[in-house]
Amino acid sequence: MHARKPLVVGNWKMNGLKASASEFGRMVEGYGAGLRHRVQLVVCPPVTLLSTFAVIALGSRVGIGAQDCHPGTHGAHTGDISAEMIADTGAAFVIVGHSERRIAHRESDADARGKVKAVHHAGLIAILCVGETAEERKAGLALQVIDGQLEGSLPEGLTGDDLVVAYEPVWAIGTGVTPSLSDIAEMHAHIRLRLVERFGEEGGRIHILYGGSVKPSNASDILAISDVNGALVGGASLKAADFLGIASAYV
Ligand SMILES: O=C(CO)COP(=O)(O)O
Repeated sequence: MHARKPLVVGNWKMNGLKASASEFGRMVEGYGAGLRHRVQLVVCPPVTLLSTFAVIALGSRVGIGAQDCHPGTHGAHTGDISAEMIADTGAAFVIVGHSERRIAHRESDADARGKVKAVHHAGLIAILCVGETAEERKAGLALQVIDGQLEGSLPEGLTGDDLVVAYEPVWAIGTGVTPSLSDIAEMHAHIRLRLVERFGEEGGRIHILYGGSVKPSNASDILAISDVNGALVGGASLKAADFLGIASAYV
């Protein structure tokens, strides 16, 4: 059994301006005692809004996270942001290895590993994304691909307490298509097995989130699957009503 509260994380991707603070404010307001007791909410806005959102979230227990970071601590890396800088804004989480970075920016497992390490050193929690493409699933390689990504992206010295894993099949992201409930269950059970092999008892407590076209209408079915300990939500996390609607699957 999973002892910790489930985790519902919103990934705003490249969306949101200062005016979006009011929508985030509505999420914070809607995170009342009923929800707070049952589920941990986290929102990952673009870096430009991290500090603003961290201030709005103060005292609410809504967590804040970033969507990526550089593996280094500082230096001549124009345009990049370190994990320490993210921590400095008040954020507690960093998404690492999202497929939109793995594919569009050609990031490898080794890149993800360096970033997870940096996040760990900055005292933050990494949300490591893994997921197969449609071709890989069709070829029957989904479990194998996820094994490779997990093995390649987890640095030495990491403890299970500093890690969240998000299973996001690439073909389910932004498409409205989701895997069958049994395929999600199979993959999450498989990831759980690998995490227990790697981290022992701690591996049994690591949150494994499902991501890819999660909406209020499918959230209760997906979030009821064993070893699905929450969701990583893209499009539907931009509107307070939808995001809170997904989290309400736990009420
Ligand atoms: O990539 C995702 C979250 O990181 C999922 O995006 P959608 O919820 O828009 O499919």
